[in-house]
Amino acid sequence: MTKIEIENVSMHYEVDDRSFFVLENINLHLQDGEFVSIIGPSGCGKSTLIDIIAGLKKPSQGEVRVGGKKVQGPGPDLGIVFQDYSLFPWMTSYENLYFAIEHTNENSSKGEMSAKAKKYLDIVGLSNFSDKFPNTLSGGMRQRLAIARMFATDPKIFLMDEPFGALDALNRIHMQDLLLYLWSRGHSRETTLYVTHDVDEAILLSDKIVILTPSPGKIKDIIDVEFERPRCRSNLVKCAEYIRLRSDLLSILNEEMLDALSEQEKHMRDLA
Ligand SMILES: Nc1ncnc2c1ncn2[C@@H]1O[C@H](COP(=O)(O)OP(=O)(O)OP(=O)(O)O)[C@@H](O)[C@H]1O
Repeated sequence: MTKIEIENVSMHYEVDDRSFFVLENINLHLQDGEFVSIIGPSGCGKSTLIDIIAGLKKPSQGEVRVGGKKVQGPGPDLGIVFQDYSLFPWMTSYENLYFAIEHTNENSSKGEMSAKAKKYLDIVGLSNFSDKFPNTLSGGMRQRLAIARMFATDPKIFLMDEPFGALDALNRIHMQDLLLYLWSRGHSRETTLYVTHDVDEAILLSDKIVILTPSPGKIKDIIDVEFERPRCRSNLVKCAEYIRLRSDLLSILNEEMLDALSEQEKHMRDLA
């Protein structure tokens, strides 16, 4: 079943009386349970696309449907994790989780919601930090809390915008493993759209990788990642197919980067 349908989506902004396109004619279908990463040069519209799917921005043209219904605004079916965690600073870890659960599990009792919040704190290793406020947690802990919140609210779709972009390499590996564990542990894997700059992360996590061109962002290529799950990072990186795929992706992205730089130079010359 198709879970997310992005149909002819374009987005432009008006800046200084001039209109510039950020996304142009994006067509993409995500099947139920598919994990799809979006990768592309900085400024190619990846976050804008996530915002449009989440109903936080309205596209200039086209539409997005989730589960067959046109997205008209933010809704409880979507779980979102951003790079900046988006936790409530005035709530403790436990309260951040409880609040999110309370607003998405209307039929649960207080006891059930509390048990769920504690269960997810435990899964992400934050039980001992349940009464701590986000500003007293490390970046990795805050991101674990944000991930726990997303899973605890049982959304039908996961949207993740560079969730581990600010983490150091070790924390990043730990978070990728935690994400894969949580994502694949349930009987149904949720449909996920994931923005990243990291080719290795995209290959490890995804069923498909969508490459966007520099501004305006258009789909340049969609690459299937057919490694069996569960994937073992250390075996994967030794495999010839992984090395070939990684090298292909890096050369496509390198081309994209050079195109983006020459566009920027042209723009600077036009302004001069
Ligand atoms: N509200 C806005 N008004 C005008 N321009 C905007 C607005 N929001 C975003 N942009 C522009 O749209 C373009 C795409 O931004 P977006 O954040 O979607 O890119 P991105 O691919 O996610 O970038 P990065 O990889 O650096 O996070 C950028 O040039 C940005 O400056």
